[in-house]
Parts: sequence; C-alpha cells; structure tokens
Amino acid sequence: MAELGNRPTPPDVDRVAASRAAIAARRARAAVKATIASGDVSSLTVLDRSSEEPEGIEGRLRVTEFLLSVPAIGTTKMHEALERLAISPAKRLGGLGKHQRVRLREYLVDREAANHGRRPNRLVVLAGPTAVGKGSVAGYIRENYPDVLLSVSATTRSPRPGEVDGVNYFFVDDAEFDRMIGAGELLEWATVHNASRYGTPRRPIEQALEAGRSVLLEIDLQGARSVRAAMPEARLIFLLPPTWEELVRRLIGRGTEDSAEQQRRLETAKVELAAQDEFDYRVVNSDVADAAREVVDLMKIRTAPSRS
Ligand SMILES: Nc1nc2c(ncn2[C@@H]2O[C@H](COP(=O)(O)OP(=O)(O)O)[C@@H](O)[C@H]2O)c(=O)[nH]1
Ligand SMILES: Nc1ncnc2c1ncn2[C@@H]1O[C@H](COP(=O)(O)OP(=O)(O)O)[C@@H](O)[C@H]1O
Repeated sequence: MAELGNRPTPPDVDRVAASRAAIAARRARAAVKATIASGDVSSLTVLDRSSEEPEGIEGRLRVTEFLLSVPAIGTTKMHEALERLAISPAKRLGGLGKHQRVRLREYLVDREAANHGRRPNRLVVLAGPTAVGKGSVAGYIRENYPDVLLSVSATTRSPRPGEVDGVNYFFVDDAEFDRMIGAGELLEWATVHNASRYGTPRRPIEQALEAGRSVLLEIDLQGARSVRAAMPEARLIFLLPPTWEELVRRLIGRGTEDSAEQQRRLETAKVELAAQDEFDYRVVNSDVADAAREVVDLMKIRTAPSRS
C-alpha cells in the first residue's frame, strides 16, 4: 500500500494556521491602507476606529504604515511628523497614548484643512484656578489679537464694575438661562463656585469654526471637560499662577469677593490645580502679555507638544 506520506503533525497544522492568519491580517491591513489612499475611508475614521478597537485591524496598523497610507505623506514627511508629534515609529495606532492620539488627530485635521484651502482652525479652551488671570489674559487677547474670536459666555452672576453686557458676558436671569439649556443653545454649562451658572452659546462657535476661524473659550474646569468629551480635537490650555502665594495675592488684591467667598474660591482653586494633567498644554501667567502670546501661539498650528 502506498505510503500515505508524512501526515501533518499538530505543530505543522498550527504553523499553517498561524501563517494563514498572518497572511489574512496582512491583507486586511493592506485593504485599510488602500481605502485611506483612495479616499474611500478618511484617515480620521481609521484613527478613531483604532481607539475603539485597539486590537482590531486599524488598531494593529503601525503609525508609520498608517501615515504612509495618507495621500501626499511620504517617508520624509512621515518621520518629520512623528518627530514633531513625539510618537515612536514602533507604535501601533491601538497603542497610542491619549495626548499622542489628540496630537495625531489635530495633525490630520490640519492637513485636511490645508488640502482643501481652509485655514486650520482650532477650538481652544483656557481654564485655570480663579484669579489666576484668565479674564486678564483673555481680555488682553481681545484687545491685541483681533483675529482670535473670544467666546462670550452667558452667566446668571451680576456684572462687576467695568464689565459690559455682551462683551464680558451675556448677563441673564435664571429663567433665560434655563430656556437656553432647554433649547440646546449651550455647548456646555456649569454652576461655578457653587453659585452662579455660566454657559457657552453654541451657535457662534459653530459659525466661527465653519468660517475657518479659531475660537478661544475661557471657561472653568467642568466646562473644559465637557468640551473635551464633545470635541476631542479641541486644545485645552491650563493657566497657572507663578506660585500659590501669588494666586492668593491676586484673588485678595482683586477685591471682588468678601473674605468668605475668597476662602471658598481658594478651596475650589486647589481642586482645579490638581486637575491640570487633564490639559494638553500649560501656560504660566507671570506677565499677562507673555501669557497671551503663548496662548495665541498655541491657537495657531504648532504641534510641538509641551507634554511627553
Ligand atoms: N463652564 C463654564 N465656565 C465659565 C464660562 N464662562 C466663565 N466661566 C468660568 O466661571 C468662573 C467664574 O468666572 P468669573 O465669575 O468671571 O470670576 P473668576 O472666577 O474670578 O474668574 C471662571 O472659572 C470662568 O472661567 C462658561 O461659559 N462655561
Ligand atoms: N500676570 C499678572 N500679574 C499680576 N497680576 C495679575 C496678572 N494677571 C492677572 N492679574 C490680576 O489678578 C487678579 C485676577 O485676575 P482675573 O483676570 O480676574 O483672574 P480670573 O479671570 O482667572 O479669575 C486681577 O486683579 C488681575 O488684575
């Protein structure tokens, strides 16, 4: 009887199965790259899918092969981009850190905008502890950088001396604020310092971004978190005081709260300072003009991260 020949033993079977799986995975990744290159699936979609399924086909793409799949990105541009984005060429999409993913997404969004002749625009959030100088820095930007659009919030708190309705805030009563919430007119809102409510009118932001303008929101930590959840590509900047003592001096020096409220705000400031790691960038407000320039620089397209 003819020798049946060497029947494959289990290890051979495993090896064959493994090589078939590897070939299938390679073909799948090639298909993903081909759809990006053809424009059938946007690179942003692939990036988002890799976050949802880190071990899926998209998640297993190396960042290098992913970028090389994007039209007009060759080897040189790919390496330059990874250098600027502080992402190792060995990384797979599914293994990117949160901030790396945000930066890579920003990079792709900006390329997309540039390829369509649009100025890359940016939603930037400036937050930080009370009395750190957010209002001063935002006001300086309003006066000196007219091409930056500052969002004007609605608030139920009463105006301080010198504050102008429609410039510093839209000063509204509780009924109107409730109406705005109910009508979905606010991108986010929060009760701040356990007292008044503040909220960002949605429509002016959408119109500005559609028109290709960058927008600056000066809002509290809760608002920053809401924006991050709703618009992951937004840039979050944390404004820091040079020292805690200087922060206390500024709050007391401003003289806009009584001592009980000052104490309450300083307690809130401690909680807010502890959350600075959630932000993409930090700016120290030692000098208002310098801090304003740093914030405006971050609104332009600079993907050199100040964080690892
Ligand atoms: N979430 C949110 N916070 C806001 C908004 N507008 C202002 N804030 C914040 O509300 C807080 C109170 O602001 P303000 O009453 O001007 O006094 P401050 O605390 O001394 O800055 C600050 O942290 C602001 O950043 C907004 O539209 N949404
Ligand atoms: N760089 C700075 N150096 C010194 N004082 C500052 C600086 N920035 C802001 N201030 C002062 O600190 C106080 C709080 O500033 P403000 O803009 O109201 O802070 P925030 O809006 O963050 O509550 C104000 O009296 C302001 O004039």
